[in-house]
Amino acid sequence: MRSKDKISYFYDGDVGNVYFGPHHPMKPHRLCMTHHLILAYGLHSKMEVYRPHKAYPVEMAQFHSPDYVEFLQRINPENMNLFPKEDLRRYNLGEDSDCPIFEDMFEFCQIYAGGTIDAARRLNNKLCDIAINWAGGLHHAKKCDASGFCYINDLVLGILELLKHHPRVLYIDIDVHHGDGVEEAFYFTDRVMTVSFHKFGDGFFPATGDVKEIGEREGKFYAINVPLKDGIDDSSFNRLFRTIISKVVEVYQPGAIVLQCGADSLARDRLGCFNLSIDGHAECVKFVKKFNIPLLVTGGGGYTKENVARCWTVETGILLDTELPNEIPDNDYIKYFAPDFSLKIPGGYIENLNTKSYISSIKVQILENLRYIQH
Ligand SMILES: CN1CC(C(=O)N[C@@H](CCCCCC(O)(O)c2ccon2)c2nc(-c3ccccc3F)c[nH]2)C1
Ligand SMILES: [Zn+2]
Repeated sequence: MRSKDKISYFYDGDVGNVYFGPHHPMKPHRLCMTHHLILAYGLHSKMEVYRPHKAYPVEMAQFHSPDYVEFLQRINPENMNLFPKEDLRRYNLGEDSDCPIFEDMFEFCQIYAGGTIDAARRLNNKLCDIAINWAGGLHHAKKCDASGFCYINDLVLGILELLKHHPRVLYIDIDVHHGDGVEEAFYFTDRVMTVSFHKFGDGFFPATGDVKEIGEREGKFYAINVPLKDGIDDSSFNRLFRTIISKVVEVYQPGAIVLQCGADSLARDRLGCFNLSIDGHAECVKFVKKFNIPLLVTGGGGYTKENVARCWTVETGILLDTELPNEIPDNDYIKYFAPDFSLKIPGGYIENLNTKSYISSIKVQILENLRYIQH
């Protein structure tokens, strides 16, 4: 057994107090629950725990347009009515939208983006093998506008940081929604290979990510999309994941890997439509870790917050090669884990519309495309 991986973990206690609004499904409080569960299992004593720096506007502008960053910095619930409506529309922000303007919104962006940037820097300086930022993974944010609960794309910023030290970076996304912001940012380059597994069809947000979206110009064949139907289960997902990712790592030979672990692909997620168990979801993390390639792990979606906390705690344990007892230890949020107080979650009940022939045809198309690249 290889010596255990050295792990850096980034967390800022303020991130859990942020509130998107009364009817909004995104609840950063899930991050606070995750952190307390990690503490309850004593996992913090096995890794280096850091409070990340707050990303500076100039760091955000490495990807985002300066006018968009400045707008995010200036607007707040008190002054938003002083801004022209078309500015709010232009940046896809505001009332009753996916991307509301809430108290301390910019500080929230600074914290989660700072965590992913710091994680990338620690990996670049070889001060750890794996770096974790569960607050990060906001994969929909675009250069000039917010999208799908995402304002600043921390993943693009972290990948840009890693590209300073690695010729090739692999991005993998297991959120139930297509990782469109990261794919778009690197669609025309072969320096980043993006691989997203997500629900596609029925107009499911963001409605991009068909298997035929493969990148363009220098980036042709360096974007991979695995479009799935409702109800996929552990065995189908894990078989597809291992087949595709092992071939990608073999042919692309990345110097670093970024893994977005959106937990809305779990069974019974409020916005999701898959049937993955936590073990099935975590199996992806275990598989990627085994390549022993510098690894940056982030969160993402996840709307049944007690299951998000369970999932990311189990995955922290896996990254630490530490088995966790199924019985959840006492902690400040123990009541959220009633009545079973178990790390396991009930199975999904959505009919699996992914037939064997559908899965096989997606796999064949992707493996065909991979024959065009060799490093
Ligand atoms: C203009 N129309 C586009 C439409 C739309 O269906 N948006 C998605 C957005 C889903 C975002 C998912 C984010 C994510 O899980 O991928 C994530 C979050 C952080 O990192 N990744 C969505 N919004 C909601 C929603 C929004 C406000 C209130 C209730 C809702 F259900 C559910 N699903 C609205
Ligand atoms: Zn999602």
